[in-house]
Amino acid sequence: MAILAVNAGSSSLKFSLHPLTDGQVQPHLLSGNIQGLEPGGAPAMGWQHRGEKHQRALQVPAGASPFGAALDALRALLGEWADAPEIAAVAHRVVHGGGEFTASVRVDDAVLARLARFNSLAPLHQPHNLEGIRRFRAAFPGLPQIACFDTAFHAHMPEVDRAFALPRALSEQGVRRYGFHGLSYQYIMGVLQERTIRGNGRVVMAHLGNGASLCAAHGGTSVATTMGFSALDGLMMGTRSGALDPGVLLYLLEQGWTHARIEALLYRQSGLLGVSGISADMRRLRAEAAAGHGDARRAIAQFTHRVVRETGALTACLQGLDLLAFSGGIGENDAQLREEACAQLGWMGLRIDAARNRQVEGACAIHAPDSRIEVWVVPTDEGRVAAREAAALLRG
Ligand SMILES: Nc1ncnc2c1ncn2[C@@H]1O[C@H](COP(=O)(O)OP(=O)(O)O)[C@@H](O)[C@H]1O
Ligand SMILES: CC(=O)OP(=O)(O)O
Ligand SMILES: [Mg+2]
Repeated sequence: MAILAVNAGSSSLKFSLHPLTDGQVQPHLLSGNIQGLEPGGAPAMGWQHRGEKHQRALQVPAGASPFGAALDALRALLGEWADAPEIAAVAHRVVHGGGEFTASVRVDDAVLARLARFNSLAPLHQPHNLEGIRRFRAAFPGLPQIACFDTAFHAHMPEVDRAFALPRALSEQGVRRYGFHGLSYQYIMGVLQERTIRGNGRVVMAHLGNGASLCAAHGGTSVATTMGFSALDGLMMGTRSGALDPGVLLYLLEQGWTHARIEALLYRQSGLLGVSGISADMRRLRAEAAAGHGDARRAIAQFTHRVVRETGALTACLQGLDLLAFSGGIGENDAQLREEACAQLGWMGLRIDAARNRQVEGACAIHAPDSRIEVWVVPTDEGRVAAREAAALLRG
């Protein structure tokens, strides 16, 4: 038996297949990503099986939905594989569980309807996450579909960090900080607690991918995080602005900007893309910056500055720092970002080992022997956490 973990986004469907041994979730046997699902995109599926990489283009029949074609391709892939284990459940990453869903849940029509109320709070994610669940329910009838929430890890943050300084009536309506990337933080925290005693101390985890946030944890529990009510707050991201003076929104409204235009600005046209005017992709920006492109350099410097600034704020919330961990596509792969951010945090007594930082493999420590703070790189695995959650629900 195995659990299929999926992360359905606006333009991609990520998946991983995790075998179950004695009810326990194992590392994935197969993982992949179907990209190019946006309108007009060129869908293609890439996957890894037993360490080998494969690639395949997808044909979308005229008038058919790219997501439907992606599901068919995934089913075909699982069918081609003679010794594929039987799937016991599908575990879906769902970014927003609101105040209601603080633990993973088996999805039925009523749950789907309740989750759809959070669509406008995470328009880049939630509608696509839910569409993924609907389509998997239709494609695999009878198979348990389990929703695992990004917000759940932060469900017990202290009131002072959760509340906005707004009138009570609004906080009672649920206008407050929820926090995201919780499946990732749960995974990173598990690795740190297993590998170092400091994992139980005062930890800042940096999930730096397309979406980016920081989480401060103490004793393994989230006590503060940079993302808020929506997945817009906090750090600068690939295409999202991160924290912004709300006065800017008032100004734009006064200038006649519509809701749709502001939403596009904040979610799709800002961040690394908006500042550089080139790309949201850090690899591309590094190449452009190395070739002397000033706006690419400025975008990277701003991204790094925001990581440093918010790490300082979360360190203050924790009243000190024992460990800093980097993760996500940028955090795991961009040695220069880690080097520069850590240099700017040197005043804390944090020192990295330059050679170790350049030769990261798997989860590993990169701090120098004389560093007061441990620094780790932990490749995240949101799918594995979702699969564990699903397995726990199946066990009842
Ligand atoms: N070797 C690398 N150096 C710098 N950035 C990288 C590298 N590999 C991936 N990235 C960046 O990671 C980001 C994507 O992160 P990822 O966590 O994969 O995103 P998602 O949120 O879509 O899962 C992109 O900005 C990409 O350029
Ligand atoms: C919540 C969020 O920003 O997710 P992602 O990093 O997948 O965009
Ligand atoms: Mg991500």
